[in-house]
Amino acid sequence: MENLSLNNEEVLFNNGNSQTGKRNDYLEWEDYFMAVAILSAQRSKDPAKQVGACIVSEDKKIVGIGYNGMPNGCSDDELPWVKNQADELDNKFAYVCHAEMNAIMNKNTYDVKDCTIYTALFPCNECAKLIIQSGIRQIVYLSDENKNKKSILASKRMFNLAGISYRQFESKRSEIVINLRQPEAH
Ligand SMILES: O=c1[nH]c(=O)n([C@H]2C[C@H](O)[C@@H](COP(=O)(O)O)O2)cc1CO
Ligand SMILES: [Zn+2]
Repeated sequence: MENLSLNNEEVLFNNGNSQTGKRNDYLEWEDYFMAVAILSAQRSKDPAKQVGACIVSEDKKIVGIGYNGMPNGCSDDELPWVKNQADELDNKFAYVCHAEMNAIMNKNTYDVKDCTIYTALFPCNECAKLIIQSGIRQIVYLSDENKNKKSILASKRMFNLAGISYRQFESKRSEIVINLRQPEAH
């Protein structure tokens, strides 16, 4: 309502629609969903890699969010976060739950059939199995940095066989700034 007091030219400049005053720099759906995944990754305690995932239904509702972390009830101060120990039991990989797994397990709907998962990293083969079995049909990923790893090749093999589509995220934006301070009073 505030903008209706501006003249038409100002309204057009600020909002792109001189008739209704609607803003035009609002977040696109895809940017919104990927940003939720990336924000969620900031909750991860993993010093080397923070991964987030966001599951979205066909009608564009967020139905699950997750990040990589230790299983519920397992203190993340007691399990290891390192990956360079000789004994497998002293490395994080034996324990950490991946972001995609957590997003699926945290779902707030009966199932995630026909949903899309937005994820910061291309899913590993273990998550690929979960994704396929859960009924998710589409993957939008930010980074393909592990693309030459066997685990990712196995994921793609399974996705191709199961008819699950995957594509890399693209956006006109390079960043979204979140201001946690109170806006200045006008
Ligand atoms: O798809 C994934 N999703 C996911 O949450 N992860 C997590 C597990 C580990 O905490 C971390 C990988 O650690 P690192 O980069 O040190 O190998 O990222 C790793 C992958 C690998 O593709
Ligand atoms: Zn995984």
